[in-house]
Amino acid sequence: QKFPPGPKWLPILGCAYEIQKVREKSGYLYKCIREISNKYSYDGHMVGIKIGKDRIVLVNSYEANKEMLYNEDIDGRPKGIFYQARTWGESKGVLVTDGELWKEQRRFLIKHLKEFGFGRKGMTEISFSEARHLVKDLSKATGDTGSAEFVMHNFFNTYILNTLWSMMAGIRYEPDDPQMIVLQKLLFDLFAAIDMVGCAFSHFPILSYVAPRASGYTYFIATHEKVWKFLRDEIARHKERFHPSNKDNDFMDVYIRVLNEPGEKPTYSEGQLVAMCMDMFMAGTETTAKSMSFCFSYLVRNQEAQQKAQEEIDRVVGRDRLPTLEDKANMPYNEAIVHESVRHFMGRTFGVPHRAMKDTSLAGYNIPKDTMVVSNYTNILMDENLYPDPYSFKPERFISNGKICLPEHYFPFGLSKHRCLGDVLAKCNIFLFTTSVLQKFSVLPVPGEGLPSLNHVDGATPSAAPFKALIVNRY
Ligand code: HEM
Repeated sequence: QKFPPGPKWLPILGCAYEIQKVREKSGYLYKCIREISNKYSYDGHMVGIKIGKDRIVLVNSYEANKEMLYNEDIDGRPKGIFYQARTWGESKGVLVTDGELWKEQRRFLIKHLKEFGFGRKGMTEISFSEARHLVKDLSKATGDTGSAEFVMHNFFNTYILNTLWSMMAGIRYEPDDPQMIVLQKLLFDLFAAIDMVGCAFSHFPILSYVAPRASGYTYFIATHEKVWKFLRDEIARHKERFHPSNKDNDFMDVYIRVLNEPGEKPTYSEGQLVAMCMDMFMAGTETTAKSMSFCFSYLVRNQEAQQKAQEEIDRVVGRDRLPTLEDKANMPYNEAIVHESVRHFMGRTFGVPHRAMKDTSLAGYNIPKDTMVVSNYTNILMDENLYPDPYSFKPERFISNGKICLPEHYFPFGLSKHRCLGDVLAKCNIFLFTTSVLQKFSVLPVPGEGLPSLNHVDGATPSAAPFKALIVNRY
């Protein structure tokens, strides 16, 4: 009773059939949910669906999202095969956990990452250093001819990972590191095959037994096994060289020290360390890299925006040094590019799902215990009334009287207790990487190949469709 309105539920399937039909027609899950919302949600606040075993409420309006994100009864994270198979059938990590474990481990992670610069000056120095590598690598590749073609949709991945990984594990990788290339391809495919709210085997867990391959379960586990191995090998190397009198060089060292100390620490374990690294690896790289994929896909299409960014860079920074984060205060257009890129990314997907931990209510509707409750960012970030011409790339929408002006309804990193813990790093990376590239190079369509497509890759974290660009030296 008083569950949010939505399509009729059939036994076992729920409304999976109707959702699938609309999704096939519209091509993307976010468009499908918009259509379903328009049809069933009378007041615009939310729509309620059921797919297999999962009861899901998609929260559409700004008001209801704010109420939801501040409602402590909805502070849980979903449970079930999809959320636990990634961590050996247990709740581990910080991304999809709740309760004491999440609280204690999130606090520990943030506190100790700060020792290695996270959220502080040290972090901007790491990001600046990666931007320098990026420009150096591009200059080398463009060589004497001064130009070269690049596959762009995943171009920044390794540089982005390096900024996080130097704090987590004290390591940086070269973009052509074969292990990184394999891992990132695996993650890209995995994130394209699942949705923020799950996938076939999570809605119908029986499929993981009767049709493991067809339901995506085999691929899901195989990908995770490779990520676990990669992380466990690095943790093993850290453990080998660990000595209590050594200085801690990164987060893995700090965590291993805690594991070596005597006494009961129920939420700490080596598995938890692996899970946290995996969460940071996935949440930290995929999101920023894909925001940048949209950024450059649009900058290639929109040369006018690119020129405005370059004019500002030339005026404020000049050509004798790389841009720094301190320049941001004087570069509203380039800062606005960061916000517009994140808007295009989050505007095509959903927040990390929450779970009602007890029967509760939201915007006048009943939300029974264990319902999955998800922010539908499309409805806010792509709302024609809030962001006119929403599918265009218009950084100026975030500028008023020459200054950055972020409206209240712009919260792509969430709000309240589960708010993204990497927003400062993400914005710092996008700003420094974008300005450093545009200072030295122009990013053009590849002659004869046309503009990058406006279609994109759907999935838990959407990406611009794979595209190439011609990168040309400006000087
Ligand atoms: C453009 C980049 C990013 C976007 C748009 C983004 C967005 C989000 C959103 C919407 C949430 C969910 C908030 C909620 O559940 O209510 C979230 C959670 C999270 N993000 Fe990010 N994120 C980004 C980058 C990062 C980075 C760089 C890191 C790591 C350094 C990170 C780590 C996390 C973690 C660990 C959580 C779970 C927080 C919790 O439940 O306590 N994210 N992010």
